[in-house]
Amino acid sequence: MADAEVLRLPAPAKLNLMLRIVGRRDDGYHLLQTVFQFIDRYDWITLHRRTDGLIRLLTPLPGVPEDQDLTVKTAHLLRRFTGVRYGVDIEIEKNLPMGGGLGGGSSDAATVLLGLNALWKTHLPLRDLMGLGLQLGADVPVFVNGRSAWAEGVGEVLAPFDPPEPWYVVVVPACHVATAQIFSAPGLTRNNKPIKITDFLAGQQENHCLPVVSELYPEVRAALCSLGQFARAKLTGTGACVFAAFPDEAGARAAAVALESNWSVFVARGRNRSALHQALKLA
Ligand SMILES: C[C@](O)(CO)[C@H](O)COP(=O)(O)OP(=O)(O)OC[C@H]1O[C@@H](n2ccc(N)nc2=O)[C@H](O)[C@@H]1O
Ligand SMILES: Nc1ncnc2c1ncn2[C@@H]1O[C@H](COP(=O)(O)OP(=O)(O)OP(=O)(O)O)[C@@H](O)[C@H]1O
Repeated sequence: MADAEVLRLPAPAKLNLMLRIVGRRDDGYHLLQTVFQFIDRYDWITLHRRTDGLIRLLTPLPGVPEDQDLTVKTAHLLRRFTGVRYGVDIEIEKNLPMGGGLGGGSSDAATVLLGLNALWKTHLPLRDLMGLGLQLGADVPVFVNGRSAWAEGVGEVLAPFDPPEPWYVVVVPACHVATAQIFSAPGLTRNNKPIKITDFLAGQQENHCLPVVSELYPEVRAALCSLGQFARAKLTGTGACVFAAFPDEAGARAAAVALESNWSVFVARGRNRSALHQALKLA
């Protein structure tokens, strides 16, 4: 990998195992407490190094102009920050639903940051890459850091935390939730009491976005109800996806089979180390 010209790397999804809103900053961003865990479901990003400095996306996503795609923005940001003269052709194999609360766009951005840092031989430390990532989105630093985490601030103050790694059933409702719409909703509660990790482990695992998302998106409400027949069903991030944990693969697959006639659904394993870090031998 030392002088590779092409890299194909995974961009894993995340789940928010709980999400508390405990305040709001002057710039409007919300102060959160959340637990991030990765799952073994990925987008795949291929990076072809160019010597002429051009940055191109070979696989534009429906509805996302090329210059707005987070992978393209990331490559430009790293090029500006380092002054490197290389460019890149980017290919995205999209498996993660957009606007699903699985962090797909943020994870794609983190994969481009770490991948180009190797391919362009810029060798920035993870700390600098996390700082750059935060300029792209509140969820990017955890993907750059590559460890499951207890997170505070706007999601960027990360403390390592290894929850159990169960099997999950994830239901993907046929709607996209815009994160900004949920965070600007008048009905959102913004002054909830902060909790400790011990409270989380004792079962305090609510998502404070859930009441607003359920009200605005009946599909999400129905998905929670269907999945809730099998296990405690939760919302990830601001949705739209909902998930539930199962102690073993057989239980998860049985629930998924029962749900799949009515829902788009997949089974994935919780992972406390990012597959991206494993692929780059950082883990
Ligand atoms: C809800 C989470 O998915 C939990 O993991 C994330 O905090 C969202 O992270 P993200 O998608 O990377 O969010 P960003 O792209 O930074 O922000 C999208 C919009 O959501 C709102 N936003 C986001 C994060 C946050 N802590 N407070 C906010 O108010 C802001 O209005 C922002 O304009
Ligand atoms: N490479 C990308 N992949 C996905 N979405 C992108 C990308 N680049 C830009 N976007 C834009 O970002 C929006 C949010 O995408 P994403 O899939 O990350 O949502 P999400 O899973 O709800 O994220 P989060 O959990 O971080 O809120 C998309 O609707 C799209 O307009």
